[in-house]
This record gives sequence, C-alpha cells and structure tokens, in this order.
Amino acid sequence: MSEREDTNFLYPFIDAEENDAGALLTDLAASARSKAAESARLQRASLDEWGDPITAAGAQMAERFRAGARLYTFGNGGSSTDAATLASLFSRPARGRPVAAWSLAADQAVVTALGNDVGFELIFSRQIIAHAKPADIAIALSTSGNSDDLMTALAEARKRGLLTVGFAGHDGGRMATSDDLDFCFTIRSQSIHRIQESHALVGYQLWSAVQNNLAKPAPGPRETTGGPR
Ligand SMILES: O=C(CO)[C@@H](O)[C@H](O)[C@H](O)[C@H](O)COP(=O)(O)O
Repeated sequence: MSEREDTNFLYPFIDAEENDAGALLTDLAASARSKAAESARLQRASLDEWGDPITAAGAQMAERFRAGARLYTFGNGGSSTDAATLASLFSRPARGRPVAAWSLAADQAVVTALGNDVGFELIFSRQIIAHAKPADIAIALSTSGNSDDLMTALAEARKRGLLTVGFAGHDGGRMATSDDLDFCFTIRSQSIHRIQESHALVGYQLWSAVQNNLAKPAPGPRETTGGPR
C-alpha cells in the first residue's frame, strides 16, 4: 500500500476534505438525515409498544412519590449520563413538582471505591443497600439489558421491596425476562445510539406520566392503584 492510500485509510475525513469538501458534506448530511429518520421511526414504534405500560408505571411511581419515595437511577457508559439526566429531570424539573431522585453513577468517589474495593458488579447494589427504603424506586438503563452491575442492583432492589424499572435495548436481554423487574421498556434496535435516543424519550414520557398523576388530587385509600378493590 502506498503512503497516500495508507493516509486515506487512517484519516478518511481529512483526505476527503482535501480532495472533495462538497462530497464529504453531502455524505455527512445524507447520513445524518438517514439516522434522524430511523431515530424518529424507532421512537414512534417504541411509544406505540410501550405507551400504556409507561402510563401504568408512572401511576405507580406517583403513588410512591406521594408517600415520600426516592428514585435511584443507574447505568454504564452513555447510559450513566442518561441516568444522571433522568434523575435531574425528576428532582429539578423546569416546571412541575420536584421529587427526590439521585443517579447512583454520579459520585466518582463512591463508584471508584466500590469498583476497586469490592468489585465492579456491586457498584450499584451496595448503594441500594446503603440508601434505599422499601417504598423507593429503582430505574436501570442498559442498551444490552445484560450488564451484571445493573442486574445485581435490580435483584437487591427487588429483595428490598422497591419498584423496579428497566430501560433496555436489542431484544431486552436479561432485563426483559428477569423476575426482578416490575416494568421493562425494550427499544427494539441494534444501534446503541438509536436505543439511547429512544431511552431519553421513554424517560421524558415516564416523567410526564408521573407529573400528570401528581397534579391530580391525592386518591382516597380505596382508590390507590395498588390497594384492594
Ligand atoms: O454506547 C456508549 C456511549 O454512547 C458506551 O459508553 C456504552 O454505554 C458502554 O459501552 C456501556 O458499558 C454499555 O453497557 P450497557 O448499555 O449494555 O449496559
């Protein structure tokens, strides 16, 4: 391979820019349009599939928030920042009623100490043990639905009586079939980025459902969604 071809392989964008800036911009724009179209299609399909369960989960969460529940969110990599965004939406909304919510991935001192000292698969479950009460809520975000640290934390949360919710991708992985989840919203895509975009939408819909319920008068004891009829 010549030096020129090798440079093309390593730096395709730079070479394309040098050779044909117009073609590069056209390709990038076409690629972005195609991804945006797929993202929109996937978000519509996900809302069609999960709209009603999201509403049901939001009603159960609102009932718990009325009773003083706290929400814990967690995920790895890009899903850790999505978990932080979700906790921030619930606890510091631009409008609506703020509720207690934390991302368990946000404190680097805690996460690195737990990962280093006791094992990475325990970084979230140890925090559930430290902080959670039975009335609380756990939301785990995973594009694969398979991450050990999330599954361990969901099992711990289930054992302690928390409401457990999963955002998954692909075919839902272990989250979709686990008895440790009350709700699992699977985004049916093979693209991590498209899954994460739809997870953001599911999070916003869930928050909206909670806010709609909290805006209503508190139900009487015989009207709660979880009580005897
Ligand atoms: O895709 C991104 C960022 O967008 C990665 O950082 C990704 O989140 C990481 O590989 C995670 O460790 C994947 O874990 P999970 O979503 O399968 O639970």
